[in-house]
Amino acid sequence: MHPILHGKRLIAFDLDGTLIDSVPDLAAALKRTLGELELAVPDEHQVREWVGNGAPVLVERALTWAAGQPPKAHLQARAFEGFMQHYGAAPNALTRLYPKVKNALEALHQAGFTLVLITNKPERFIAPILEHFGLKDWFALCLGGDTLAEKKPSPMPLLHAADRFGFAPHECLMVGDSRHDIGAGKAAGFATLALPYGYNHGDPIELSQPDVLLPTLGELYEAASA
Ligand SMILES: O=C(O)COP(=O)(O)O
Ligand SMILES: [Mg+2]
Repeated sequence: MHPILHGKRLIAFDLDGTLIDSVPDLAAALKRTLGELELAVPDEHQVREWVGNGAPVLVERALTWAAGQPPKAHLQARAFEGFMQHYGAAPNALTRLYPKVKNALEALHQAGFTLVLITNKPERFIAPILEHFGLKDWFALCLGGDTLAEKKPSPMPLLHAADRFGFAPHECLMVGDSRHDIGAGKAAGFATLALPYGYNHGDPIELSQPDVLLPTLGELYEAASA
């Protein structure tokens, strides 16, 4: 077993950039939204660097890029509504699971870990995506960016999850792709595990100094079944 799993009872997973490559669908929804507002349309590569702080900030970053200045409240509200509608209509059209995700979740669940999902994505999108990929049953709890008063990098959702199942922070591990996951994990007193293939605003995740960096979830899966 990988040393990071020793003494752990709960594993909290990030969603976007950790379990799923969701940027193609996020970018498609943003493109439609900005196109309808007759603004410049970003490419997928640009959108990849904007993901991580939830949907309102994603929309705000896109509008700021398109108009060269932060959006006024009414434009932000209109664009946010459009984005939520377009993304909600097709959250799984182009989204793909990263390698070994299913095997890892299954193995960790069978090894007795409590698995929870803590994403900054709006809560309403979580179930349709997890159901589409057949992942929903592995998670004992799912928290979105708008479920509680604070989202990652706040430790609040992580501490909420630990408390719900009666585990101390040192019995918990946060697994994610961005500085917000590692920051929230450290602030909560969780151990932290980073994956390098997701979205971290263009920076290497090593800069956040996670306890462990693994190339894919396959290594955690092998650790769980070993
Ligand atoms: O919606 C976002 O901005 C990022 O979502 P995540 O927390 O699952 O990476
Ligand atoms: Mg992420």
